[in-house]
Amino acid sequence: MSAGPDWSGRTPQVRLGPPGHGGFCVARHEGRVLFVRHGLPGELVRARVTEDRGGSFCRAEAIDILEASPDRVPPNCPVSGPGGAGCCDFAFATPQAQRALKASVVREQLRRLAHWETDIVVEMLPVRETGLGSRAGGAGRSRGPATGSEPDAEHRLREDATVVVPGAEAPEVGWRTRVRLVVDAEGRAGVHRYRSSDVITDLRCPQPVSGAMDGIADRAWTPGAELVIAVDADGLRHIVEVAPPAAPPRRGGDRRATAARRAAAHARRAERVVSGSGRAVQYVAGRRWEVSATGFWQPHRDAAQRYSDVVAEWADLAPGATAWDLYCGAGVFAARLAEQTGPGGSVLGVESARSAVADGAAALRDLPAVDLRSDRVERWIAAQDRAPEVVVLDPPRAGAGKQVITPLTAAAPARIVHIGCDPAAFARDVGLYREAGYRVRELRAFDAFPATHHVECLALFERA
Ligand SMILES: C[S@@+](CC[C@H](N)C(=O)[O-])C[C@H]1O[C@@H](n2cnc3c(N)ncnc32)[C@H](O)[C@@H]1O
Repeated sequence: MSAGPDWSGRTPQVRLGPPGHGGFCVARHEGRVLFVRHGLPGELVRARVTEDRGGSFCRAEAIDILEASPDRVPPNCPVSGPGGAGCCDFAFATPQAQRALKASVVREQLRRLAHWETDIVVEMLPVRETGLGSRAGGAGRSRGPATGSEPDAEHRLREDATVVVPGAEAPEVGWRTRVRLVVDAEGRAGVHRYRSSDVITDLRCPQPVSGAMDGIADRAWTPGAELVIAVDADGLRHIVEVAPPAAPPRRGGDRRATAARRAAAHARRAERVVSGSGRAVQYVAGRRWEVSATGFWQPHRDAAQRYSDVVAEWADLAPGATAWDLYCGAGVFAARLAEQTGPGGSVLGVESARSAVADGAAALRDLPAVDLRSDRVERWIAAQDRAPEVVVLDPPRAGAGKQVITPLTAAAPARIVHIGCDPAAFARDVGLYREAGYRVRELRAFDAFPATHHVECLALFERA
């Protein structure tokens, strides 16, 4: 701990070192570490300290670039610069440089947390021009029938079909099909300022697919609510307003007060469909899903298709085989696994969100091998006594952890496909597999969140 004065507001001149996990570069000044946002490795910057909690490091942001990196470009997100939102961490770096930064972070996390030195290439996802009114979707998918509700004039499908540009550089804009906004006390939609509860009502972040944000700033929303905007693969926009959380119960440090606050935070909130049907149509590998617009779907328009292709290639199940799809959502991977096992196989999917299980069961009803269950993975896995041949798991950002990986590896499946969007949690989980006697046979990383510090990693493990 630093016993010295609070550095908040200081503006030291520093040379930026390597990127750290979380969208910043590491610098040193007078014996302390600074985590500096809005800069690139090697740059000389004047940094303003934004947070000093007295520990070994301070948070800062680069406010003057004194010597710029050759990887620097004019930022394409006007909302996320110094003092701005946390949406885009690297909107001022070339796409190639962004991928190199992410590769460096994944490599470092694997070295530190999994004690494994390896080289990483972060791959771009295919370029595809999609957006409101375009008929977007996965490669080779079939076009689905109309949704239950007719699109209005603003949202009617246009005839400009998806354009795939082979070999082109990944777009750093217009990739996000799901957006979650907050509503301020005046009823304006926006995003949080970085590490703050302030709401910034400038909606010009370039991540959403084209048309997703049209008209959102012109309307008054319910103060304290959240807005979910989903542009589905048929080009229909769904806007759902999620009611403000119930007033938090009384303050206090005792266990009952803490439990009551936690229950209030997780309580179901009313949803009001403002536009579209609230049921998003998605396609992966020619199969059609209809899922809740507020439920989970991979946000990058091409991610579900790409990951499911990798999962199918690595799983390589024989007819009649058994597999698990843990944290299965609506069963995107379960579908690919069941196509391989055929009706004589068994694919068990486990997912905590009941609505996702129901949506998945409906989409996969023609696959008799599939059985999707609503449960918590850590509870479900502890009750299993038979090992499948292949396990696919795609946990939330915090990773699977010991509670899941210990019983999973004890069951000794021949192959495990693990997917993780947080490099630190992913690296921790890789370390657990390695300790349990599995080795990494394949590792791929995808730039599924351009301009942000997030990166999706997929690994195939085999028993050593
Ligand atoms: C990253 S998503 C993956 C979903 C799915 N594989 C897909 O690609 O669409 C993680 C999923 O895990 C679910 N989940 C989170 N914690 C869970 C738990 N403890 N047990 C079961 N499911 C959980 C979430 O509801 C979410 O659907």
